[in-house]
Amino acid sequence: MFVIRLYNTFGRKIEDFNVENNTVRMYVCGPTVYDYVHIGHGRTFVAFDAISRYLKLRGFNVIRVQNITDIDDKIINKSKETGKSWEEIVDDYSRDYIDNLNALKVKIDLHPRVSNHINEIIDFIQKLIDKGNAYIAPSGSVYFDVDTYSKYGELSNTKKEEWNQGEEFIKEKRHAYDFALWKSKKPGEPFWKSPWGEGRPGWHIECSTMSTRYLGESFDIHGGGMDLIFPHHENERAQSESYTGKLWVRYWMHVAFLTIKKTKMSKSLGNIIPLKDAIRSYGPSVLRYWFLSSHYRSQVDFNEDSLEQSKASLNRLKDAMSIIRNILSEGPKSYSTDEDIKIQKNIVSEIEKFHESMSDDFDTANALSHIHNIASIIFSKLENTRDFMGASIAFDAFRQFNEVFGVMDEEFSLAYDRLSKIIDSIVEIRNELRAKKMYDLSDEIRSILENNGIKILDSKEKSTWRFQ
Ligand SMILES: Nc1ncnc2c1ncn2[C@@H]1O[C@H](COP(=O)(O)OP(=O)(O)OP(=O)(O)O)[C@@H](O)[C@H]1O
Ligand SMILES: [Zn+2]
Repeated sequence: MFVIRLYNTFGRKIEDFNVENNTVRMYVCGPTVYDYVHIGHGRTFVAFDAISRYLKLRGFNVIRVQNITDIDDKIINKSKETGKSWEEIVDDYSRDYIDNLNALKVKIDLHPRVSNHINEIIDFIQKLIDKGNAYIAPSGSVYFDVDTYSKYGELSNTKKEEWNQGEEFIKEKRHAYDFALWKSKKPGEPFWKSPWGEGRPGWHIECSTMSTRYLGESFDIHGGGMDLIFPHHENERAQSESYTGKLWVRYWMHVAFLTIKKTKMSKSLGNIIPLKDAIRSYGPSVLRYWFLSSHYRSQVDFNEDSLEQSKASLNRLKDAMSIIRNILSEGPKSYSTDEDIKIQKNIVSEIEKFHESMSDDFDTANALSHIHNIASIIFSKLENTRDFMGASIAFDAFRQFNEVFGVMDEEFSLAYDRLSKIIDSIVEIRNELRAKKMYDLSDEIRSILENNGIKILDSKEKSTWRFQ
């Protein structure tokens, strides 16, 4: 099987992927919960989902942690604007986030929240102070002294002149590029007690503390959108490596933006399409398909036509699956022709290319094109030759594809066989009604099935069906 290679933002080059003990520890920065999660978030979360599903398909254990930022200036501002408490805001939007992850079938093993880890964050900051990497300012805020970490700027490939953190309290910092670990309390803001007075954690420290707590002092993949490379991930790295003195993250992976009218989709810019609305309009499978139809490192602009196209392409794969099912229901034959053997080899070669693409920096776009090549073989050849062995190979190819893409789960569910037998019988009865020209009744059966997500595919001889 192909060696998995991926683009490491650190060093900006493609590298072989290696982990210890076959277990991949992955941390992805989750949302700040002060508004609805949008399809830009969806893209990043589904991209890492496909990566972890592929790693599982290749036999790795994958542990995924994705945090919820539930303390932040933006949450406090939203609370001031709306008159709601910050807890209420955080509750509402965390629920929206989790519901949408579930709807999109993105599996996360732990969703740590900042507000549950204040003690751990305080201990982390104290250790940085003790080691001389952080200092307490007169206000009671604590800052990271960037000059104490000589590797600063390596991850983002930036120079000192570019390090302005745009932080408040500029006067009390040793350098403009130092960043806050702990922010002293301001009137009307949520706060916690600490050795340096009342206050709250800065943004970057939460990810260093929670990822290290749950994944260890060194872990494998750290990811997020490209906006996070600087300053967020640069700062996280400085904190964590100063804390442990060890290499913190082996592979840094960043997803390109989902844009709308060529501008990054972002809560703070107010140009979002909430995930819940997109899921309602297109369904989770079409959305996932659309996200994964481009490589995670290329920017994608939102466009309704391309979503419609994804829907049609996904239906093409479902049509192909329905033909496979039909051929399989006819049972094995006792002889394969030379043509059958040639087709079988072509399908095997396409599924190999699927793996080759996925192993090449998780190129889902290319991988998808090979699944469509299998669909073309099914339409142009297998549908006529009706070779059982070819259909079995194609079935397994689609199963592997679905394990990574998660867009045809109905077709592979445990209940499928039982359900499909029932639908087969209904469609058979409808075929008999059509043969007897009882069209009113057959149309009614069609509409009942279609209202329940089952599409009838009529042909001259015999109708078949597939899930919509
Ligand atoms: N348009 C986008 N495309 C791809 N990934 C995104 C996009 N917006 C956010 N992300 C990613 O989603 C995760 C959560 O992001 P965050 O809550 O900071 O979102 P945001 O909408 O950019 O918010 P804000 O405008 O408040 O910064 C991060 O990993 C971030 O990089
Ligand atoms: Zn983070």
